Amino acid sequence: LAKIEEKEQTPLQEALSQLIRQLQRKDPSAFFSFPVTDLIAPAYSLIIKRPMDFSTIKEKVKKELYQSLEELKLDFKTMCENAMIYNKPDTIYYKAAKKLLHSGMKILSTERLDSLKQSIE
Ligand SMILES: COc1ccc(OC)c(-c2cc(C(C)=O)n3cccnc23)c1
Repeated sequence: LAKIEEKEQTPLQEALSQLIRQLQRKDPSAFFSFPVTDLIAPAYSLIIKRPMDFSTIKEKVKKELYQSLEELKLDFKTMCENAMIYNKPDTIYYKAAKKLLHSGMKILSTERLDSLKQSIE
């Protein structure tokens, strides 16, 4: 079998991957690891217009679809906000999303991203 060539990650992809690893550690239940399906969440695809999850985010990094660290922050916020739209406040998913969003905003703080940006340039 021809060896499958692994592509080197760009500095931006490296920084993005490191941030995603830090963010995923804040989702120990893995509720945000994969896309939410209509099977586990009735009518999800009718209610949530911009679904997002960590596997989709990692796929976007691999396809070099992020041109900045801020774009990751936007997708992360969408992912958490989707869960706070679809799920009622008294659910484990809503509470997990609120907690994840809070910890994620520290990991993706402007100061943190600015200093990371310095190291990429
Ligand atoms: C109970 O185990 C799992 C496993 C994977 C999940 O999403 C990938 C979810 C899940 C994740 C969510 C979210 C994030 O809204 N969700 C909403 C309703 C019902 N289930 C979920 C739950």
